Amino acid sequence: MWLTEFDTPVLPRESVHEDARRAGDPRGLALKLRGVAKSFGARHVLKDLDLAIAPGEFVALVGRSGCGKSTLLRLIAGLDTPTAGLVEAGTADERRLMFQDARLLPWKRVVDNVALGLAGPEASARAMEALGQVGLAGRGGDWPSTLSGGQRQRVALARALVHRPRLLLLDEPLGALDALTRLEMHRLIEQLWRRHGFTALLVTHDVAEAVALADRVLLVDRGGIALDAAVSLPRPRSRAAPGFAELEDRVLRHIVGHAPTAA
Ligand SMILES: Nc1ncnc2c1ncn2[C@@H]1O[C@H](COP(=O)(O)OP(=O)(O)OP(=O)(O)O)[C@@H](O)[C@H]1O
Repeated sequence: MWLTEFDTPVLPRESVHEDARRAGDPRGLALKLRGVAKSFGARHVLKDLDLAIAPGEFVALVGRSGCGKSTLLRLIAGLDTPTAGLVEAGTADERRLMFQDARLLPWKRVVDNVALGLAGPEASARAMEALGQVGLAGRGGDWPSTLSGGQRQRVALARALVHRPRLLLLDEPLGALDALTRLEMHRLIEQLWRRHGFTALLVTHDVAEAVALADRVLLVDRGGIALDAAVSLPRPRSRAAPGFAELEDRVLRHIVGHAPTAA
């Protein structure tokens, strides 16, 4: 059984994350975007976009290819600046990014990849702890080339977690993985989110993935947020659960119903 490793919840349902949210003192970062526009020359990708995300929320961005999801994520990550408007998303230290490609340094062992950017005598111990949290305890001494694609993405996740981010930005992190590995990663990301209480923003092409993981699914279209769908299904979510397919279908219909953004 490939899912058993992550089948047991790390925490009971009353997680630290939910306690923190209730207490109004979450570790997650609040995001606020007001009147945000982004153009590349004459190509107006985002137009007057407003968005508020509460601390500790898990939000997914979906939409047609080229609609501006990654552009929006990059603005929030501070990797690019808006043409107009305001982006409030904490400091660079509070944010971490994960991409489709794990971007590991092949000449460094796994533990040293995770410890990159950490200083002090505890760096290795913290990296090993983070590797344990992603199910890779014992692989720290290995070379990245000896890992599977899914394991590399786990290392990338550990490399983000080791900095104890308040905001985790995920740009199609599971896009290159097979279906079963994706399901394992969904479970893992959800458990880590519940345990650590960070705010999560996931860009994905996979509407089912968005519904499985997010509190809110946002559809980016025509330069703005065309749909903001709350997902209140109990966690961990099964695609067979009542309401799952209906919500997935609703979001898909919205995507199909909107014309492609002018490219
Ligand atoms: N640096 C850039 N220079 C010029 N155009 C850009 C740049 N970055 C993005 N674009 C354009 O902005 C639009 C939105 O791109 P973006 O990557 O945000 O879309 P996306 O929704 O993430 O797409 P996909 O789902 O295919 O990854 C596209 O038309 C793209 O060509």
